Amino acid sequence: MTHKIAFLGTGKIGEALLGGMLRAGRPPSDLLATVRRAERAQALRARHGVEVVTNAEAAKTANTLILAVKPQDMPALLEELAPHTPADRLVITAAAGITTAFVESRLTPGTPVVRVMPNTPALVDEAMSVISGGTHAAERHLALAEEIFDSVGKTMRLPESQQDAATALSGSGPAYFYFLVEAMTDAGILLGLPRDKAHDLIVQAAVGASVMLRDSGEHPVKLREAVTSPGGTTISAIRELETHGVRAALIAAIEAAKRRSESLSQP
Ligand SMILES: NC(=O)C1=CN([C@@H]2O[C@H](COP(=O)(O)OP(=O)(O)OC[C@H]3O[C@@H](n4cnc5c(N)ncnc54)[C@H](O)[C@@H]3O)[C@@H](O)[C@H]2O)C=CC1
Ligand SMILES: O=C(O)[C@@H]1CCC=N1
Repeated sequence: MTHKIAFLGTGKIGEALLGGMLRAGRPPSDLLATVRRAERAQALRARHGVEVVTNAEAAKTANTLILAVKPQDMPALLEELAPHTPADRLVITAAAGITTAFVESRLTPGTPVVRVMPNTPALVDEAMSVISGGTHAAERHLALAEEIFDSVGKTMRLPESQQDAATALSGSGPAYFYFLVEAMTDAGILLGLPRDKAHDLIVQAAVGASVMLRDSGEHPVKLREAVTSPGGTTISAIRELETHGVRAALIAAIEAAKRRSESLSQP
């Protein structure tokens, strides 16, 4: 029997995940999407060939429901879903800060809920999806969530107590790298390089550094030391980064993201 997966709230992350699942070989007929606006429904049908239905139809038809609305829209969505969602559905919530307890308390008692924090590199099959089970999530539910999210990159299981930290580091993580690239491009402009050349230089430095971080097995400090020649250019830059508190700023920024994630389940 086919296992149908529905995306409830198919915005940026929902569409990134849906596209990845299609690339991984799931037929469009196994996927359903829900949206708020008719133009969005039309665009999803045209781009991916998936059926767009109402939230109630998705809950009645699909075996797994992936909730991908904004945290602020989650209470209204759960209220709408509750009367139509039998307790044998696997409910996966991908919203920042929304706990499995928050979802469980609004659905039929006993419903298995899994919390997953993916990130947008799902668009290029390089996501990291952090997975935690709720009260009624058995090993088979976690394995199913892993199988679904493996199709868009890597997965990692963590206890739910660490999900807000994972959201701050990994869910939001790509944004920090884009921010760094923006700032470095500005530096290139200041130094007189054309914007497109500066961009290409930085992106290739980022790709090269990422592959070395992933594949060399070396500690980041070792990799940085190998770039930092005595009396050279890199150490002049590092001194400025330390003087301007960039390390402390990153730690404070990520701590703020975690606090924001924690606050999103509060009424
Ligand atoms: N953008 C990202 O990098 C990541 C986002 N998330 C989480 O995913 C969720 C969605 O984020 P985005 O995709 O960035 O936002 P988005 O605004 O692009 O997508 C949300 C979509 O849900 C739709 N929607 C809202 N209420 C609905 C309802 N009742 N029925 C049907 N559709 C409804 C909206 O029209 C919108 O298209 C958030 O909870 C966020 O925390 C998680 C990981 C990464
Ligand atoms: O900024 C946000 O709230 C979402 C969750 C993680 C990435 N984007």
